[in-house]
Amino acid sequence: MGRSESMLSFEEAKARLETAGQGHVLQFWAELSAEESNTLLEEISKLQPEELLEHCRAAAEAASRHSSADGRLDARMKPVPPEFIGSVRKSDKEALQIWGDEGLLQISQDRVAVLLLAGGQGTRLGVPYPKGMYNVGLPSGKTLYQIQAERIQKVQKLANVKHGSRCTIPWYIMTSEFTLGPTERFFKDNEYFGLCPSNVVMFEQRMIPAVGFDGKIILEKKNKIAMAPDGNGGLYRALVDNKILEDMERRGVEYLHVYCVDNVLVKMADPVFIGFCVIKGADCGAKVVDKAYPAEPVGVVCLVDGMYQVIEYSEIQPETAELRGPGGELLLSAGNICNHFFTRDFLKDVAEKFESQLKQHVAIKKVPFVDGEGNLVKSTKPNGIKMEKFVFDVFQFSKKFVAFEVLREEEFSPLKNADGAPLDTPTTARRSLLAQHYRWALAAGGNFLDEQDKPIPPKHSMTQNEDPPAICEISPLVSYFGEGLEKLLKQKNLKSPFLLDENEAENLVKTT
Ligand SMILES: CC(=O)N[C@H]1[C@@H](OP(=O)(O)O)O[C@H](CO)[C@@H](O)[C@@H]1O
Repeated sequence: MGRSESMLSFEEAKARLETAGQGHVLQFWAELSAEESNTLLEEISKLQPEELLEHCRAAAEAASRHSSADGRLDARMKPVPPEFIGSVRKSDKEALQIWGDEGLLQISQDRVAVLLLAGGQGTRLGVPYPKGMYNVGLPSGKTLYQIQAERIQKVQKLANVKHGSRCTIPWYIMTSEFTLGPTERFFKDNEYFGLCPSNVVMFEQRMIPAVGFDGKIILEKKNKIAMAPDGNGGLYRALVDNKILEDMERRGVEYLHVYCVDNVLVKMADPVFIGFCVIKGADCGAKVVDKAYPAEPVGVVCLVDGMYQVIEYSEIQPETAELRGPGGELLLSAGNICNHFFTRDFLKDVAEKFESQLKQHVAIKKVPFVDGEGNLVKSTKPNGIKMEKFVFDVFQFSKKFVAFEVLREEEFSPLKNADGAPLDTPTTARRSLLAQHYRWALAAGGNFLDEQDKPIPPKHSMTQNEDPPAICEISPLVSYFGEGLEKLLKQKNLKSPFLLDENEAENLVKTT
């Protein structure tokens, strides 16, 4: 919470904490080594006094309000009328082509950047490292970060080939105290996956203290406050703290594709989405998919009192999520896939004028703490409040918002849970990507053979839980959305498992 240049003395820290009713943070001071006390002072120095007071007060109040029905928006939620949703499914080829062309044009002129929200801890997935470093078990062994980096390279290339440019899509990566160090190291160790390091800009979002139901900061060690990132809506403060908007301006970036790290099918800087938003004159946009089932853990894009808003899955009542229209269809079905479009001007407006109005969302969590004797206690029931801002809470400030419906099987398969869970696991992510590449290869005219060179009969439709009959992985460096495969695969026999990387593509060209 906040940045303070210099470290406080013990007396200053004590005074600051006491003013905010948080004197207990220093209760173990006498027992700390010099090093330990320094760490604690450093942490306290980062807390800004007025914000601290307000934060603890708001958290305690939020906790008392949390279980009551006040503040729920369910009764005021209305679906976005279908005519206000752009749609890949319902648009003809020509329209998609026009949008895609516009997107590539903007990319070729260096006006587009991507911004990744990667400050989360991946608690549900249960790994101790940033989610982007996860390898879902593809034949290539690529991690989410590598797949994303290669998609950036490919879409730059598509724009260059079309427009004779040498463009750059800068990659802004918002990390947190948990993820910055390992993410930086991972990129360095992997030579930025072929991207130029100066075009990968990492910055850190703020951390804020977790607070008990009594409004007191929780200590997770004798010398450590339990801190958590301020939610993906911490983006707007982090843009200012780290002068990122200035960096974008210097580079001439006008349009941002903002996304969260865990979707294995994410289309980086998707030209079709960018082009659609630009042509519609939007300052803010969101990709949506048709919700798969009422309790699916995705936010819902809807109207609340005539304003666009996302109601998060954790804040909607099950009865509301289950509402159906006359044909049996889900009424509130525009599922948020955390892929947003913003103009730089809009981000600047939000950062300068609206940030302080963003809603604080309350999460009641189990937070490990030290008791009065200094013993670590792993709470068995929720004991702490974490306050978070959400990236989509700025939609209401938009002058022209657009929603854009995309196909789930082409664009959305998030990695949320560890294997063993029924959905959104490494297995389902891997399956979605391999199924997509299998479909692309079939559409391009490829024939699959098994290990004994026997033809594998093609399967043109598969359910979500079904593995494709042949294994096919196509490097993003070869194809971004299935384009350019016909000249490589038409009437070719492809032995499963088939890995189409750049070398294999060259070989295939030679044998044509
Ligand atoms: C605050 C926020 O952005 N929440 C998003 C985000 O939620 P997670 O809690 O990270 O799974 O990703 C979901 C899509 O994977 C989206 O539906 C939801 O609205």
